Amino acid sequence: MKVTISDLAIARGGIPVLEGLSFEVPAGRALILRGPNGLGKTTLLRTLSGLQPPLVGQIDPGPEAMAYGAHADGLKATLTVAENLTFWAKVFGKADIAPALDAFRLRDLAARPAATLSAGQKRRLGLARMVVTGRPVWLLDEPTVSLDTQAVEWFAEAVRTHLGQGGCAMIATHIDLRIEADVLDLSPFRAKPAREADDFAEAFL
Ligand SMILES: Nc1ncnc2c1ncn2[C@@H]1O[C@H](COP(=O)(O)OP(=O)(O)OP(=O)(O)O)[C@@H](O)[C@H]1O
Repeated sequence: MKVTISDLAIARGGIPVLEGLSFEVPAGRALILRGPNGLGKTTLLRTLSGLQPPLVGQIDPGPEAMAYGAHADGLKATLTVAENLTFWAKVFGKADIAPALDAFRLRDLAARPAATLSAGQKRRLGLARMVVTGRPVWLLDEPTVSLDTQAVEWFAEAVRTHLGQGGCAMIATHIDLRIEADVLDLSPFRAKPAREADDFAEAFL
């Protein structure tokens, strides 16, 4: 599935952060989102996932095609690893959690309550959630936080599998994931400060 973003402008906390964004992510491709802290990468992913509306612009397809892996893992602490995945599989209408368990090597941990997992194990479970959604567009925000080198490779392999099935992915990350991907530096799209704000600041110069 192809994603097309046209003339998008987005804000966080009522303040514009990015504007004039247009790009495409074809089926089977990953796009790495780059830019300094605070630029608006998370805000962009939140907007694409439907958690907040854009200021202007078009996003095609809509949120129903998106699976969002945010900073928080979104786990149910008292449910086991398998129960967490089954819960999300039911939410998204999928039945089989086996591919997700295998992709992130979670079989040995399947009966453990999520609350008892280490940070990296929790992150692996959070990412395994993407697999059970069955959704074609993965939106991933700093997905490798807490992952060791081996787990980063398992994650990269899961992304490659997803792309090979015709999905696509947008990934905000500061590290090299060793996934064949296009790279979009969002810095040129930083929203210009409102004129009134400039005038206000200049009054103190
Ligand atoms: N909950 C919030 N309320 C208001 N403003 C926020 C909130 N979260 C973030 N911001 C601001 O919105 C802007 C964009 O933040 P965002 O998290 O999208 O950046 P980012 O590029 O993902 O940064 P990082 O690389 O640090 O994760 C920043 O100026 C940030 O301070």
